[in-house]
Amino acid sequence: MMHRRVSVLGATGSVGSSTLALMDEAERAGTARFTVAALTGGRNIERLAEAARRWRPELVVTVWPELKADLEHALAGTGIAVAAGEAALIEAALQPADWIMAAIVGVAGLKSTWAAAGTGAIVGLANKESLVCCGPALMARATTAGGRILPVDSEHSAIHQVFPHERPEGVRKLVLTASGGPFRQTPASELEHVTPERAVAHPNWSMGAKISVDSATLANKGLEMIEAAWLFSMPEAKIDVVVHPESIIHSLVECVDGSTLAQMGPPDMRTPIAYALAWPKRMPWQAPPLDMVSLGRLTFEAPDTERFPALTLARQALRAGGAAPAIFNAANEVAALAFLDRRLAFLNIAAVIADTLEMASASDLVGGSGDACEAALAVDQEARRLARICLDRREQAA
Ligand SMILES: NC(=O)C1=CN([C@@H]2O[C@H](COP(=O)(O)OP(=O)(O)OC[C@H]3O[C@@H](n4cnc5c(N)ncnc54)[C@H](OP(=O)(O)O)[C@@H]3O)[C@@H](O)[C@H]2O)C=CC1
Ligand SMILES: CC(=O)[C@@H](O)[C@H](O)COP(=O)(O)O
Ligand SMILES: [Mn+2]
Repeated sequence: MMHRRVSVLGATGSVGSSTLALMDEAERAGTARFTVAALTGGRNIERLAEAARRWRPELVVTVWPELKADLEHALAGTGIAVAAGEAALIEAALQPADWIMAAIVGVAGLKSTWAAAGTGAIVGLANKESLVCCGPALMARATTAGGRILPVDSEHSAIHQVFPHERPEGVRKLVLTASGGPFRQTPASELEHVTPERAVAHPNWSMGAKISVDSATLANKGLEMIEAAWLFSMPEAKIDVVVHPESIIHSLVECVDGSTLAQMGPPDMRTPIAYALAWPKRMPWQAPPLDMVSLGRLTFEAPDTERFPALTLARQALRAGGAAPAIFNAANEVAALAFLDRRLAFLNIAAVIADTLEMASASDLVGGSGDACEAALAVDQEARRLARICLDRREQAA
């Protein structure tokens, strides 16, 4: 029976909770056993404490020091070690474990993902922003430490499941599928006025707020293009995107001999999480089967880069290389959060990304000294400063 010693960074979020739910289901079914080294969360103390009571980790961390007392109170009498703050988050990532889920949202997850990658553990990577900002160095760090990064993002999991690693020269193209998001059919004139509530109502997936907005702008697919480039060592020209509104095919690999391989499944993150958790084996869970007859047909269309320019901006950033992907990511995070806070109109998310990339290229933004993680964080900080200037200008013009 599979026995894994696991840590979950971002245990209270959508991916983190699904990971723990899968582990719970497998233990109850008697198909796997898990020991939990560390759990981390943010503001959702109730959910973090509940997970800690179930899994009895050696360390449980909230990143927010002001919430430490609440967490201690919630776990009083359990004997579970509680800590808080950025340093404690790194401590959690460094707890000995053989599998670590990186499921913090945004570049806030970079330091802990970097720390996890240095331990030699398998890192199940949901936190795509870390890879976008620090890609080749993060991949190399995991390999050097004797571990590896396994994608959890559904598209990259799909590619990992069909990618013929032993013959990388046999691949002509990676094709990422995109649902098109909640505004796939919304006219351009209406996009100006869409609300955060509409933007986070993804047609197929249940996810956290930030990635849901990214799906709505197609910035998510842009981040995923960059993620695919780093994960699979593919140049930008060999990565395509096709809109597939049903989210049944999770991505495709086109080979030089005319074969195209696809991975399919209902849109449920528990499948890519289970794949990474059990790799190189497969773990059973009560996954709903794919009923092809009731699906009837699958449809595809080209992405509309006029209405969703963030996709093109990401492609340009990937092609430019250097600091550009990290700048794209920082500007997107600033703009997407401002949209969620109702301080920025939907269409201005892509506009702020474009303005920031332009301003940053004029100032020739580069990371400071230190390792690749520190350099990426320095770029991120400066890009955020520029993005906030661009944001203020767009807000004032509105
Ligand atoms: N949801 C999905 O289906 C998918 C998600 N992903 C990626 O996975 C990652 C997580 O997404 P998702 O689960 O949806 O996000 P959620 O918003 O649901 O969860 C985010 C997690 O990160 C924690 N967190 C938030 N801010 C910080 C911070 N500053 N420092 C440390 N921890 C923090 C949250 O804690 P708390 O809630 O307690 O405040 C929570 O545990 C993202 O990178 C996303 O792009 C990729 C593919 C699919
Ligand atoms: C589940 C997952 O992997 C998300 O990243 C998903 O891809 C979002 O859907 P979109 O295709 O709409 O971006
Ligand atoms: Mn995805």
